[in-house]
Amino acid sequence: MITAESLTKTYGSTTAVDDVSFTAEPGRVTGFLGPNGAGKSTTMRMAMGLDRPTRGSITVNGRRLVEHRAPLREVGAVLDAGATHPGRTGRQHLQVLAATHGIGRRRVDDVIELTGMESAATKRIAGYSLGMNQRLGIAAALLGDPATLIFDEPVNGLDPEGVRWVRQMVRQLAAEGRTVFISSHLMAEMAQTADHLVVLGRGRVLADMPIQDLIDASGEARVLVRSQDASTLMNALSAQDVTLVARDAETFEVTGLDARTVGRRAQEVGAVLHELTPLQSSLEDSYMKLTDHAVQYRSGAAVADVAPADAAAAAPEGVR
Ligand SMILES: Nc1ncnc2c1ncn2[C@@H]1O[C@H](COP(=O)(O)OP(=O)(O)OP(=O)(O)O)[C@@H](O)[C@H]1O
Repeated sequence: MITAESLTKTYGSTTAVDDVSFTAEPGRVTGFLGPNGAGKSTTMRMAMGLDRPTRGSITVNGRRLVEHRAPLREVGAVLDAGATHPGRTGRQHLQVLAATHGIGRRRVDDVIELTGMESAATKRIAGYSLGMNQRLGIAAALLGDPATLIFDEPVNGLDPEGVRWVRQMVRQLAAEGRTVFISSHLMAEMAQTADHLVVLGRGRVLADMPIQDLIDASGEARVLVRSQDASTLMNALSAQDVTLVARDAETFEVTGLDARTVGRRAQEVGAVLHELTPLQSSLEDSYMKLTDHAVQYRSGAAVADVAPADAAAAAPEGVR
């Protein structure tokens, strides 16, 4: 379990992480999303004890990492896949790491097998592809058999096969009951990988909720309607906050009303319906809306630290 409480980090006049609180729980994949510079890497570095918080705390299983006697057995991290000695083989790299942390050689064989590195393990790291480097990073993170794993952008630059492999590995690690905390820019990838999301924008938590709730809450209601009386119904639905887009003579899409409201209105005006289908917003849509809102309310210096009343009132539970 990872717990951040009022975590804050400033570098000179830059506030990289601003009063951030969240929990990444065991048995699930917690996705850590946010635009460039949102503060994801800084948060992860503080979790690993590589940077000190200016205020607040981030703990792994209730303690700061430096307070654990055997940190590698508590948490494994892939923060920078390139941080290896290129002249060594993958197996040598893992053996050195294991030896310096009192971990037996058998575990090195185990993690090589777990990450499918058998054939590459005897080759020099200098010749590794990006995907093989990523596997080596994950193998190193798993050496201490830790209950908590932190992966910073683990699929960046990987080919589709590599992306799929990381996704399956991450899901499996959570299924084993581990805490998996993973950052990414890739919304579609997170939608397939994470159970829960923490979204950062300019150092602040914008949302902290199950992935499905984020899609439901932030996505605007959209409904596909097919009716032989399409133009009558479109006239009846027309309002200031409603967008109507015709697809053909009988079919149109409504944004801003839910299916129940459209159905009731159709009955009132006597329009015969052939289809009434709620359309799900994609995670990408929800994410863009959330981060866009953050940028807007931060752009005015006078309201920099105050969420506007209408945004606060409209925010669903978990969206801050
Ligand atoms: N060592 C540092 N010194 C000064 N500023 C820093 C330092 N590390 C990070 N920052 C600043 O803190 C902010 C957050 O950076 P961070 O790398 O944590 O964001 P990120 O969400 O990981 O972004 P990206 O996805 O681009 O890696 C940025 O404005 C960055 O320039």
